[in-house]
Amino acid sequence: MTHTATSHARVAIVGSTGYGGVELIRLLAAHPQATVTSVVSSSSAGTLFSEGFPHLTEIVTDELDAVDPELIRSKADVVFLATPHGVSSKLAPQFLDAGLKVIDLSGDFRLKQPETYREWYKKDAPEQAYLDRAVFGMCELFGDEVAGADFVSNPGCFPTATTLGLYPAVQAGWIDPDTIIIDSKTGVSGSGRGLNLSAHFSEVNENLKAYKVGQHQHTPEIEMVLERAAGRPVTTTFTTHLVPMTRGIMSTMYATLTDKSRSSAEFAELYRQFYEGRRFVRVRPTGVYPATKEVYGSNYCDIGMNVDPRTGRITIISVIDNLVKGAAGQAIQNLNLMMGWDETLGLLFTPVYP
Ligand SMILES: NC(=O)C1=CN([C@@H]2O[C@H](COP(=O)(O)OP(=O)(O)OC[C@H]3O[C@@H](n4cnc5c(N)ncnc54)[C@H](OP(=O)(O)O)[C@@H]3O)[C@@H](O)[C@H]2O)C=CC1
Ligand SMILES: CC(=O)N[C@@H](CCC(=O)OP(=O)(O)O)C(=O)O
Repeated sequence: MTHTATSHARVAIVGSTGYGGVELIRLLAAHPQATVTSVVSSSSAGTLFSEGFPHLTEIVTDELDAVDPELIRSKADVVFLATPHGVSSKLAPQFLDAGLKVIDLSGDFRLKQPETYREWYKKDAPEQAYLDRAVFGMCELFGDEVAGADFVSNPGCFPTATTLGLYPAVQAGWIDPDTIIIDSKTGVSGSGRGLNLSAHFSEVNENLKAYKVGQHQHTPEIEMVLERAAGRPVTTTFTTHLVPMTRGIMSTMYATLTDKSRSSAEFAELYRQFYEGRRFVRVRPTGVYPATKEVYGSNYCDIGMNVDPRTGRITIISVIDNLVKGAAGQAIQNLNLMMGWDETLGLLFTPVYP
């Protein structure tokens, strides 16, 4: 595809009042080549954005726009859809048809087979033509496919942490893909800003619970990526847990080595070479394992690993901030790639610590 880089983008955010939307606003405020020109709401159009979000006083001075593709086309070149599953599937075609570039944060366009989407999301799938048109934007793995695209489907939060942690070892044939077990934990902001009982303080505080066991909608997305690494279909066991923190995902992955003589140091070197030049993936030295706080508020994915010669298995630990690398940060990384810009533009900030 031929592609000419433009130096600036006017950006609209649909779902701007949700956690993903507000995080996009925070990150884009510091982006040197993108400006948010429209914040959009289906329920509060005409009200002042900062009334609902006082921390953005004097930062976002606009009123919320209605979900009107023609209006938004007059103000913006690119639209981020930070909208729920089942909403993006209806909105994305309208915005594409109006001539906007679209980056969708939902799961609606990630899976390419409509029947797989229906099975895991329990919703009607988007039209096949739009599923085919949406480029799956896992930047460090398939970023080359994003350059010049007009429609990007941003990966899920768990698939981002998980597949960045597994891909190099699966692709190299160093672990047996049929033995992979993924144990993931997430902070509560992963379930969005809307009220729901399972995110209620008293349900989450001092609690740890598994959810969607055997049914998580990210399972086929993880398997889709691992299939590309393995060159054949892969099935995995994937379990998610809700932990009492606001942000953060940790995926702890277990797999059997194909050659039991390989060491932790050899794996770490494989990963370092694989991610060489990719600023947002940091591979830890052997014996050092990442914690969610070490990527808090940042676009980093940090990975550590340990080979246990006793069992012949590896443990891989991968952490991200679900709202940044797992959502808004990777979406902006995709914007950068789409526009032909350096993928790190506006994203090289340090994690918040402590
Ligand atoms: N939270 C996270 O960590 C991650 C989220 N995602 C995905 O990103 C998307 C947004 O998630 P998140 O921000 O957490 O969700 P929220 O529930 O916090 O926000 C979603 C927003 O969508 C808007 N919305 C709802 N219905 C419609 C509609 N019919 N038309 C237009 N807008 C609508 C709402 O705003 P209003 O009423 O003002 O229109 C709402 O604020 C989801 O698809 C989610 O799965 C992906 C990765 C991680
Ligand atoms: C805590 C919590 O409920 N997390 C959500 C994360 C999914 C998400 O945010 O949506 P995407 O599918 O678009 O990535 C979940 O597990 O379903």
